[in-house]
Amino acid sequence: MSYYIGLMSGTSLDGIDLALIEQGGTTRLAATHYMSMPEELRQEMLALCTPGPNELARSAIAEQQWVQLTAAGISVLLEKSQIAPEKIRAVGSHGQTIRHEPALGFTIQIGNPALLAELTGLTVISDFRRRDIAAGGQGAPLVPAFHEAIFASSERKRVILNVGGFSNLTLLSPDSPVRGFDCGPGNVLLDSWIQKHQGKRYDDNGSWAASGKVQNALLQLMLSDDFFSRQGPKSTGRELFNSSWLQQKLSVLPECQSQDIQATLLELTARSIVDSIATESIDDLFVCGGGAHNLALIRRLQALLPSCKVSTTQKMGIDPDWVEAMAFAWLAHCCLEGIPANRPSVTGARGLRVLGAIYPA
Ligand SMILES: Nc1ncnc2c1ncn2[C@@H]1O[C@H](COP(=O)(O)OP(=O)(O)OP(=O)(O)O)[C@@H](O)[C@H]1O
Ligand SMILES: CC(=O)N[C@H]1[C@@H]2OC[C@@H](O2)[C@@H](O)[C@@H]1O[C@H](C)C(=O)O
Repeated sequence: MSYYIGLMSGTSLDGIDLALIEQGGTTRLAATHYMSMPEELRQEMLALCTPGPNELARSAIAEQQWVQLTAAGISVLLEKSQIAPEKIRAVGSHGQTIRHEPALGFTIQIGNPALLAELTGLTVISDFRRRDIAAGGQGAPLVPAFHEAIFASSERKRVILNVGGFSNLTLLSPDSPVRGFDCGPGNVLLDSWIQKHQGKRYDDNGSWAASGKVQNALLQLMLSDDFFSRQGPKSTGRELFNSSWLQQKLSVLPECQSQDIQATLLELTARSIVDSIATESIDDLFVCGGGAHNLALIRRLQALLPSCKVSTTQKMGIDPDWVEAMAFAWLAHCCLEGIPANRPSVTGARGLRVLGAIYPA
């Protein structure tokens, strides 16, 4: 039995998820810890997602702050778990994505793994995405291999849907290779719109969206973006779906109420997911990520997919809030064991590759 820690600092920039797993023949979640991102660091990470002055030095400073925070979080996690640090085989650290441009051959996750190894005395694995991009892939999504390992069924066709800042799904069919891709903006536009109009970080339960009316012209205009009609492999990020993208769509239509725009953004999230699997007959859809708490979204997904059972990964015994962090702990295990963890059928890479760079304790 080995123990690994997974760290996920996702694109919604809400905070850092830490999960400790026990890895034997199966994967078990042993302890968790969540740290919200301090506002100043969050603003700087957000600013670093777009070109700006002195960004090389600024990202090097920001990543050190991120590591200080994360190292403190690992101490708390270990304390909560009552597992001795010597028992931890490695930490899988995703880092913070500040750019994702696979078409230009790069993706950037910051998070100074050398400093994290130094501060924690633990082996750290990071840089999970670049080898896949080097092999011609998208470098994302990477969680499908983990979803396959823990959620696949020999009888049922399942979709595992992660709704974080962006949404991505994994298609698990009993008789064909795993598929997966990013579907579009998960919460990122919903979060920025409610922040702008109500000063809230997110739309709790999707209730503000549920109070508005979907604007069909706006929905169709948004859905006409090329990204949605493209088949996978595909991945996306703030480079495409950001406030300017939304403003550009809004500028060509008559003004409407802000809650109606929130309702339309929620519908965009739901439709971008459902349209991408319209030709599949899915038995079950299991949601994970923060979007699993958005009741209005879950209801819409169920309404749009009447013949499929929509629930969260909790139904299969895995708390939806911890699936991604568990995946990065598992990816660290794969790296140390020399197990290839990209899936060419998902990312489009030329072949299977072992992912990650090792910073020994
Ligand atoms: N109670 C809730 N109601 C509605 N939405 C919620 C709720 N709780 C969390 N969320 C949404 O989930 C988001 C965070 O999700 P998550 O932590 O999965 O994102 P992430 O890991 O940053 O993203 P990614 O998967 O893109 O890397 C929040 O920004 C918010 O929009
Ligand atoms: C470049 C990057 O950080 N992509 C994230 C993001 O968040 C959701 C979606 O976009 C997914 O492609 C990916 O994260 C998950 C963990 C993945 O790689 O599977």
